[in-house]
Amino acid sequence: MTAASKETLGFKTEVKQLLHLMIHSLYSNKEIFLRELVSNASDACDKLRFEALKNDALYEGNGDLAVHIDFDAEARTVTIEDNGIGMNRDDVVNHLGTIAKSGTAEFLSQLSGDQAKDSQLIGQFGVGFYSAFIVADKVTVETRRAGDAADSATRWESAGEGDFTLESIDKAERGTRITLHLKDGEEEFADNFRLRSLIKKYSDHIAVPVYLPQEVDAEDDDGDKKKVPEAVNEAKALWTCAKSELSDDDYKEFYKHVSHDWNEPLTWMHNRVEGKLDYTSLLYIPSKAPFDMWNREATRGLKLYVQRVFIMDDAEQFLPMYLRFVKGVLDSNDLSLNVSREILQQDKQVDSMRSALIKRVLDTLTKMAKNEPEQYQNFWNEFGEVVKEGPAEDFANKEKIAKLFRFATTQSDGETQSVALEDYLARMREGQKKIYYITGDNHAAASSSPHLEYFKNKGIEVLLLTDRVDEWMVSHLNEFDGKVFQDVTKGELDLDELADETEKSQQKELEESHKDLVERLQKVLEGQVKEVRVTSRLTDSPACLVVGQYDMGGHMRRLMEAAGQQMPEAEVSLEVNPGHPLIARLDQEQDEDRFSELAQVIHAQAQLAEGSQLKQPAEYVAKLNKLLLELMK
Ligand SMILES: Nc1ncnc2c1ncn2[C@@H]1O[C@H](COP(=O)(O)OP(=O)(O)OP(=O)(O)O)[C@@H](O)[C@H]1O
Repeated sequence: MTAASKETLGFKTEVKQLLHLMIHSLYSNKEIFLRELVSNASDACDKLRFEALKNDALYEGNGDLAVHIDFDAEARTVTIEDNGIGMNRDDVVNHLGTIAKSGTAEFLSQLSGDQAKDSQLIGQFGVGFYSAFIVADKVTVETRRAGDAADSATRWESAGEGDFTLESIDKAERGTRITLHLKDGEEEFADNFRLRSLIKKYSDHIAVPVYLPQEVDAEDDDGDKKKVPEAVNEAKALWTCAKSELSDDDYKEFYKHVSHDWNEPLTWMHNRVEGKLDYTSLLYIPSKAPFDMWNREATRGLKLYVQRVFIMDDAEQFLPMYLRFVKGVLDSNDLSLNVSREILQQDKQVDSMRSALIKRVLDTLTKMAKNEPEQYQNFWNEFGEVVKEGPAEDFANKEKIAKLFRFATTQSDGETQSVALEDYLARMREGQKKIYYITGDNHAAASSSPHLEYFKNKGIEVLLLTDRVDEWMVSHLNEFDGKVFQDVTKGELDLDELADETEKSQQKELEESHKDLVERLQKVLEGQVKEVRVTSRLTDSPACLVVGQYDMGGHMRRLMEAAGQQMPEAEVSLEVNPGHPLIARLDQEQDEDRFSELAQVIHAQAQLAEGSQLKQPAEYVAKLNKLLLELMK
């Protein structure tokens, strides 16, 4: 090998940042490097087995796939070697010099410098190969892609700082050998007992055997104790084992292997189905939302196996978008080994499996909500916003999904979304036929809206909807248990349903006695509001804005505008509260200029209370200041 074939390349900036972080924040969990590297080795064996379905020659005469771990206490090294798919030079540069995940920059920008918080975030990001640098100050990767010539292998070497070197080498066996040159103080890992217990702990149920050399009662050629490789793990894919053989810890470790998540799963579902369809599924619900849950390009889906042969990662067709946080494995005996993503999209059996998996997840969540409300609350806090996409995407399960929803309401405690629609129905006032809600940019804005005054007085509960998806969700859900959803800021207040006879006649009287005021206001606010009305929906506020029953609410409008959508002018009405001293005072104002100024201020305040921005805030401030000065005279 000539020296010229060795080149030095720089890591991409995000790799440098990630490495630095990983080394500093994951130090107290350093042993996980072994799980990550063995996980990658096992994935590499899975990939080879898959490619060899079409090209048996890739086995190069050896189809016994395995991972071998070895160590040298004197040299302070640990090696992890697999005979899986291996990498060519381009693969090495692409996989071990960059981070290909979408949203990486966004992830890095969320990091705070606080080690505990950051290690949690890195856990959600997935640690992977670079975790080797937590314990090693130099890592050597020697690898040859299956099917490539022995002299076209690659050696990658790096101290985990700014750069890495690449050189061409000869490697007789296909696959990847990773040598960790342990840092000072990390010698504990170059030890048979330590490695053995880590493999048992982290990699017992991956499908390939993991070997460690074991001394036997014989001598080798040099007269030293002879060592032979001994399989340390069960090497039986976890989902193929009977539930009774598995402990919770087994399931939890396997979750970390399939998901690359650092946290424990919230719960799991392991089912073997035999009948019209024949498959095994092992689905996990994570306890923490991944960093890229809102990234449209983020990978999602299950690991798909056919008759225990790995076929693909991220098979998306088995679960809908609103359950995109579910992780796990699906092993089908019906699908063909040649199945591709395109075929999956049109396959009837896939549709049936998908329906069954959705049902399983929804049933599990329903049970959790009933039997373990605290755990369910944790789930909802993490994933509720995603589940709210359900009614739009999965009409058939609309009712079931809606039962899982939790909301903050005018009667619940703080911002936590904890009230189920069934609880709401149980608390409905006699004669109440609708489910009332209000949308807002945040909890404080929604819960202090003037529109709620009437409902608070009447003791009618109102849902406080502040997630971006809410208005869209409600428009698809439409009703629950026969009760329609009604936005309290839309349309005229439906007194027929809520008020008694006295209130109704009072409202009529108010309208009669304030005809004049309404006309004057209408004139002054011409072009700014569609209509002015007197209302009994307010008690503490002088006025509020109301949009038409079928028009878009202010919250949704702001979201659309923020997303760059051109929105037509909204048609809003102003409702005034004649019982409020300001409105009473306004009614008596004889000076038309002053009347107009006061009316403009009241209109602007109604806009502010609703969470809107004023078109001419400076004009409002000037008018308000003028009034204040007059007060101080
Ligand atoms: N032993 C190996 N054999 C072949 N390819 C490997 C091996 N180890 C890593 N790779 C390649 O390097 C890529 C990056 O590995 P890394 O562990 O950083 O991320 P990952 O496994 O894709 O995802 P995660 O961050 O979730 O672990 C892998 O996707 C794979 O293509």
